[in-house]
Amino acid sequence: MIEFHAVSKSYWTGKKRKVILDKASFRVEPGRSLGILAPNGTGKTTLINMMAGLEKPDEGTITRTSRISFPLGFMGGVNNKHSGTENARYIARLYGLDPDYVEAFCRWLCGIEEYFDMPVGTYSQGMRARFSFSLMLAMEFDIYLIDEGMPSTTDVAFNRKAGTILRERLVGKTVVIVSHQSEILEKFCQVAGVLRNGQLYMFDSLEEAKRLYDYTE
Ligand SMILES: Nc1ncnc2c1ncn2[C@@H]1O[C@H](COP(=O)(O)OP(=O)(O)OP(=O)(O)O)[C@@H](O)[C@H]1O
Repeated sequence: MIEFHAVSKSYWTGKKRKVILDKASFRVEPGRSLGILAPNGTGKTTLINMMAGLEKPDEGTITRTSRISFPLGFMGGVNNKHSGTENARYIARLYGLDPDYVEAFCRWLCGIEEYFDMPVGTYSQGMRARFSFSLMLAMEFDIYLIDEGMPSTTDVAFNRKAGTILRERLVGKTVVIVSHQSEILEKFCQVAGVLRNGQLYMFDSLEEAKRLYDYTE
């Protein structure tokens, strides 16, 4: 479970305070995937990062009691000086997983051949995206965090392969997706929210959330 209790977050832009969340309280329950609709620039990435524990709230508390993924596509934990192999094995150990399995799965899925044994700093943008995507899919979590703004790859075959595995991985799992497009949420979400002007409005169905989102967009 992820629980936000009276969480506030804002940034000072040098001119004004940009409010991302204002005393928001909600829960992500296991088995009830959540889709959050939010226009660009309203704080999708910040919200997902707070769920992942990568950013702290200014006020309030965030409680996590499940195995929660890092955001899909996140590269912050990857060391550029180390190879794909070294990073995969190190991250597997951090999460208490089998390094042999994580390395083998990641190597197979990302398909970057000999580059897997070269420093991540030598990878192209697309290779980096494939690597981080594969790394996440190699791991089992209870709740998967997906920011639609994740780097996507232009490799059609990889996208197809990774998309199939992502769907398999997500069966029976809980997903949180933040997006500015409702189509992306339709496949996964049981409950939905709309983030706007620092307020998070929660609904029991995506239909209801869409009505508010489309009305106020
Ligand atoms: N460290 C920071 N300092 C100041 N402003 C920030 C900081 N991080 C984010 N912001 C601002 O907060 C707002 C929300 O940022 P965030 O990246 O979470 O939004 P987003 O909805 O994911 O955006 P996009 O859809 O464009 O990717 C933006 O206006 C951004 O410029």
